[in-house]
Amino acid sequence: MSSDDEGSDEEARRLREVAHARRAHTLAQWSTAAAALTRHGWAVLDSFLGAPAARALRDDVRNLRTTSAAMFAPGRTAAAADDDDRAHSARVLRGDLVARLHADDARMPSLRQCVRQADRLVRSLARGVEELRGVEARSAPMIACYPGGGARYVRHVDNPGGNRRVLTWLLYLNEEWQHGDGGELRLYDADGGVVEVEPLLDRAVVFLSKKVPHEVVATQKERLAVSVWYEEGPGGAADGGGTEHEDDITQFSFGRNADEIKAFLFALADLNPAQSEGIGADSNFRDKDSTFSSAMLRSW
Ligand SMILES: O=C(O)CCC(=O)C(=O)O
Ligand SMILES: [Fe+2]
Repeated sequence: MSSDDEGSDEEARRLREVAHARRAHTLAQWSTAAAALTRHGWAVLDSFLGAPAARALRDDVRNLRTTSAAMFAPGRTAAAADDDDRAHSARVLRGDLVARLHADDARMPSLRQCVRQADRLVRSLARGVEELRGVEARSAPMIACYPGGGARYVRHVDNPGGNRRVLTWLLYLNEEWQHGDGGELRLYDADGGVVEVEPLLDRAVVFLSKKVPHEVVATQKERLAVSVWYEEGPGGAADGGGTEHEDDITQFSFGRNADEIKAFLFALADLNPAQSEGIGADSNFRDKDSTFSSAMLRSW
């Protein structure tokens, strides 16, 4: 064996250890999140993508804001608005600018990997959380920018009964957030508890869309987030559970050599997602402009 081979074996061994640690951390975090979701209706997951991937996403969002400003429109509330007065009062209720786009949109190369990791999380949660058994679809990702200056979103429920949302997933992209900047997500749980979550870079939040009232506290600084809603089909929860399926994060082998293990790590979005192009493409599932089947949710 040449010393090059030995070096590469050594690197493979080191990377395998990193992959083990990363996977163990992720699995533990997801299992804690499933317990929190069952108990409180919400869960917070820090370091969701890994800081480099979260920063890449943040940079893509900033870029989109500059190059495609016209894609961003005021977020709508049920009270939204055709005339100016009503549009004004709608903006007081909800002050963000939002863009919806396909997860594969070439203008946001980092979005695909991020949404795929959210899909993996939700698939894992769906095995432990009763309310998620009927999840069949995911909305197109939404980029929300609260421009600062006191922009907020008043207390509301994402699915008060008129839509199919089951789980709200959010990822925050604000690196230099400080106490006093505002913009916290305030969650009201079933036992009367109130929790405030700061919108910090790479922090994900999930909550049950039908059950958890929440609001965005007035923000003094620009506040960026990506959100996705996981939705049930017409059959609702009756449709979903019970099928045995593999989970790529528990079943996936790390790989036989350094390159394959690196690919595994990229697939966990722990490194620059631009480098992970093509990894695990079979694990993707479509946005829902989108109808897709629950089989897709279970089969990656
Ligand atoms: O950005 C957040 O923290 C929550 C936004 C929200 O509640 C919504 O878009 O429905
Ligand atoms: Fe909401």
